[in-house]
Amino acid sequence: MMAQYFAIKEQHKNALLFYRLGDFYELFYEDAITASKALDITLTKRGQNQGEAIPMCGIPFHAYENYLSRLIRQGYSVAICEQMETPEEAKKRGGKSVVQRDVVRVVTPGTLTEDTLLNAGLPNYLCAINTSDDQVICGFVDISTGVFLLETSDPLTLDTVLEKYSPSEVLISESARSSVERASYIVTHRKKVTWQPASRFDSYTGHKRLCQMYQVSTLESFGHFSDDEISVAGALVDYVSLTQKQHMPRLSPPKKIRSDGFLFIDAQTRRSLELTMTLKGEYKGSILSFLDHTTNNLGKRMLYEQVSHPLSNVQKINERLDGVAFYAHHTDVRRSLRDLLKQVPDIERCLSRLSVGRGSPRDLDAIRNVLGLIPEIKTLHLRHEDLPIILTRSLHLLKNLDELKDELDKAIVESGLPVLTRDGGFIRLGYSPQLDEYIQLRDHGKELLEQMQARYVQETGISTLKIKYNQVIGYYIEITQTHKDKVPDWFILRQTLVNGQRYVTHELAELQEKILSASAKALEREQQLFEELVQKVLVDADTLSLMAKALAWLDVAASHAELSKHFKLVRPVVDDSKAFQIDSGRHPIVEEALIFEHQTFVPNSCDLSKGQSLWLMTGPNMAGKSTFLRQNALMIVMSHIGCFVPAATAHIGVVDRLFSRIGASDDLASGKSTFMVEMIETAAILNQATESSFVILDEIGRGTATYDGMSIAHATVEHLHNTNQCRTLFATHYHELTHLEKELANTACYTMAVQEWNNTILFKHQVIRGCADRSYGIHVAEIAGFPRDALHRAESILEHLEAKAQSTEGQTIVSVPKPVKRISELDKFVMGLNPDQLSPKDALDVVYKLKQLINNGDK
Ligand SMILES: Nc1ncnc2c1ncn2[C@@H]1O[C@H](COP(=O)(O)OP(=O)(O)OP(=O)(O)O)[C@@H](O)[C@H]1O
Repeated sequence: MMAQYFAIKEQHKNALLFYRLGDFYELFYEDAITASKALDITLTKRGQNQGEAIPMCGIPFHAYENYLSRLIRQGYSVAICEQMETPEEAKKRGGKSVVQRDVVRVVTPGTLTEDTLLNAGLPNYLCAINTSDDQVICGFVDISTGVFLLETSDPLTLDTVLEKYSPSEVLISESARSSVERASYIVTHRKKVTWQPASRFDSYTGHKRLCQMYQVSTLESFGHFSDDEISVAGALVDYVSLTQKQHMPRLSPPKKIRSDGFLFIDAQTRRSLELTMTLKGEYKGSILSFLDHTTNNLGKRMLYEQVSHPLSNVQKINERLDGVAFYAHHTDVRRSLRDLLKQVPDIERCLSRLSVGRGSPRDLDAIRNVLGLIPEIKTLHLRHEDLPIILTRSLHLLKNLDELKDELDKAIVESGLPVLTRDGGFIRLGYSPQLDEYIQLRDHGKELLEQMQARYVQETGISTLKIKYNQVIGYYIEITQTHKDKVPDWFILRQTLVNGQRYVTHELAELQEKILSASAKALEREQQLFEELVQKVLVDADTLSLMAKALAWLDVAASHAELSKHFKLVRPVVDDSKAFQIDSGRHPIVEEALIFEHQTFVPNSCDLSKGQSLWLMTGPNMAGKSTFLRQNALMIVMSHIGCFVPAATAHIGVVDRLFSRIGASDDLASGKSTFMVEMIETAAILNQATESSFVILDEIGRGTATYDGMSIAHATVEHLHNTNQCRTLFATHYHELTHLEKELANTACYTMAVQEWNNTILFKHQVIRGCADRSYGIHVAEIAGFPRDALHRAESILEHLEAKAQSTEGQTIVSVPKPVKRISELDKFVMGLNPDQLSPKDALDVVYKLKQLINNGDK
């Protein structure tokens, strides 16, 4: 058996091998050591190989999914090796024959189909990468939904593409190694990457594979694909077929994604704006989680796609906004639609499971249920004449598929459907006469035997005739000695006893055969019927898949409308201008948090029209600069996905690239310091931003010496203003830069209003025209709980530096004189005490004196 194990393991070196032994999947050697640690299960030993004990651990077959999902989540791949015959069948081939085994599937993070292993609201992409000249070709396949995409980038923007799709598994051609291995995503997600031999990316073989899969002689009908794109698509299909073995999933034809229709958001901006997850890697708190008011998983995943890929096409954005406006206006339709959509199951994933042979009766039920909801969803909209085109298009994709619905209705029981096909009991009575017969025999065999017994009594005239059962002869007819003579000649004698005789008949033997095998036959027939129904569903798979998309569109549009009611959002005017005029904008997430603390959010306007397209913002710490920057970036993202925005009015000229650099982060994994990262990111902005771009920058240059930082910030502002000429919000603590307002025509200075009152500072969170003269950093340090002496020291250094700055330049902090320590009354009193000489009464007096000194304010 171990020889068989080694042979199979040799074929699956990169996966943990689940080797089926009876009711367990066993793992051996290194696999056992790895899995026992990863799953926290006992590592045991089994026999010996060349004198060495074999490490082993086992996973019960019935509960394997839980263990499997834990391994997959930790980034492992698992090869599932099943017994392909029973031990009895093996024995027939010879006493010592080993049961035949084979790997039926390799489960990898990028090729999952099970709900238990997948995140319902996110796509699950497998990615393949190859390079050609100075281009990087990326392919993405989600086998749980059938999506198949191709996108080409240059090596510099590879990170942006990968961050956008966030694949669970990445296959890279060895020949592309030198061009892509330093990409940040690849470095940070090393565990997800496998390097593949370049031969796997051969375009000739790829073309053949794709044609074979889609059963076409040429790929022309799907669009024009270059050899490089075909090589990547072919490598993906090859890997999917290697992991899925005999069951190839249903994949849509590959679709080329052109980056020019979408708002370009680089990897860093994506992270910094916390588009789909927070900087801590959590969903909660991200823009996606704020926007998500969808009712089902189809909508959830569509929303994720929209947030990851905001548009940059004015017409398409407005079409989406029209859809949202319709549902925002027609509250009754929105509510009824959302009630219906809540009941829509995840048919995309059901279809995928059915296509790879991992479906269950519940998946068929899900398809039936969706088909049942379609007429109602359509009727809801039909009486409205003001339906926007985007909704008409979606509704047009919703087909009734009456024939399929009727078939499923006739075939599948209404409730109590089993999770697994092998449990049976899901086909309706009356659907298949043959199945009904097996069920009748299985469930009512006793009655049939009683009927036969009654008939035999009548036919023979033997009132005591009985049909009985034992292990040796099975069912038999028992006749007592007294009636021996009445036994008809077609009764076949099987046994003679003292008191009577046992007979069988051909009819009884047949019935026995039927009764005993009825259960297995019923199950087998149900499986057959299930397969037939699956094939019927798969005939309509393309239509159903488009319906799933349409339902997702409707759900997302209604979700945006719901959100706009909830957070008082308005429809932005989006056009081809360079406008950015926001009246009373808000940051809804900060606003919600403030409401929770019974505080109010102060709305702020922003106008980057001509003449002031670059706002230079100064202001104290904690006054709300970052919030203001973020809320305007949020406004761009929301408007470009076709969502209303948090403002009183908004006019936004379409943006081609959005850049945001807020807060510092380092990239230790690729050996870059915080300042280095900041400079790389700023350089990328200066090199890439166009007149139609939008840039927000916060505190550029603060990670280095003051003058270096200030010079970099100064040069950055000039470059953005003179060369890039994009709309920019630039927040800085270098108040010295505000003089640029006079030098750069399109620059305007804004600051955050502060009120000094009674020795304290009140942040009004209001953006006003002007420049800040102070940062109030020490005030913030005080609020943060700085030790009192350190705070005093900071104050005196500041006073000293400010005085110096007014006379000479260039004094360093080190030369600031140390303050002379002031000896207080309290200090003097405590220093004069000698505790060893105090009586109890004296000690009490000391306490009173201390209290008095403190009350007098002498500290
Ligand atoms: N418009 C607003 N209305 C009410 N409160 C606000 C507003 N903007 C910000 N705040 C509050 O002020 C806090 C600080 O805001 P923010 O981080 O934007 O300040 P900042 O000026 O960027 O500070 P720093 O320069 O220290 O990064 C927020 O957490 C929020 O509680």
